[in-house]
Amino acid sequence: MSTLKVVSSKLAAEIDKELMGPQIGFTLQQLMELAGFSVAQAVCRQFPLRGKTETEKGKHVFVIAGPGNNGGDGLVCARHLKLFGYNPVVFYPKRSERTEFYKQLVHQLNFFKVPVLSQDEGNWLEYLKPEKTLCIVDAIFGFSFKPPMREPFKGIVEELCKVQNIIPIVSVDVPTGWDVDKGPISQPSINPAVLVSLTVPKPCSSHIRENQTTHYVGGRFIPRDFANKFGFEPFGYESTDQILKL
Ligand SMILES: NC(=O)C1=CN([C@@H]2O[C@H](COP(=O)(O)OP(=O)(O)OC[C@H]3O[C@@H](n4cnc5c(N)ncnc54)[C@H](OP(=O)(O)O)[C@@H]3O)[C@@H](O)[C@H]2O)[C@H](O)CC1
Ligand SMILES: [K+]
Repeated sequence: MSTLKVVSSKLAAEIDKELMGPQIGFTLQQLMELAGFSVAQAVCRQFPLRGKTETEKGKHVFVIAGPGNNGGDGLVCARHLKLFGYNPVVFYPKRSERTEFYKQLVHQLNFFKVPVLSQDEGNWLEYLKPEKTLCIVDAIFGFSFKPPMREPFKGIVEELCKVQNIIPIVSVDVPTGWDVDKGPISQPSINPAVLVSLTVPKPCSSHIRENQTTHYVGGRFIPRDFANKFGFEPFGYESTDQILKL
């Protein structure tokens, strides 16, 4: 068990800015690849396929991707899950128009034969059935969510809230509907079974349910001296792990 470290949203934004600034020069795509990879590892750690029946192995990991970078993490996660032997299905109701890169992520999912559903494909609710779904990956909104939640996401999150006690939800970085600093301030908002904080947990993570939500940190891309410069010790990841259970 390690000591929980949390940084404010302001500091998290400064860390990102510097990582992607001219001195260090990471691209968003690189960080997103590592972020999505770590979320896929968390799914594997939490829901291992080893020893499971073929029926269990065939269940879907239902990844819901939002319109921003949190959604991008979800698209990357789905690709890695497919390689890890899972059966991901992506619901991508509002596709990012920010860059060509998002289209490429969808092309890659097509290449891996991962279904990507649109909002007009009314059958997405079919996937919210415990007998068909291993877990849901909530990659709708991350640290840039500002309430109130607009459609189509409000309706989607309301449906997720109906099933979250029977199908476990894995939230990426910030549970959808939560303010990055203040936590679950808006209705509807997700109550995850698993939270994967990226780089460093944000203040909202102190609102997760004790003994009910499993908390991982992922997005392993910070060397010690850089972490120290921002006032925290790096996390004690083991070996080649991309996640650490807190
Ligand atoms: N270093 C890292 O930790 C990395 C983290 N990454 C991930 O990126 C997200 C933050 O991504 P960002 O694109 O800044 O924001 P979000 O994905 O959280 O959300 C922005 C989109 O959401 C829309 N939005 C916001 N509020 C609402 C609302 N109330 N209703 C509907 N839609 C909303 C917003 O639309 P606007 O029209 O308002 O602009 C955006 O489309 C972080 O949490 C990590 O998951 C990266 O992968 C890099 C590494
Ligand atoms: K999320």
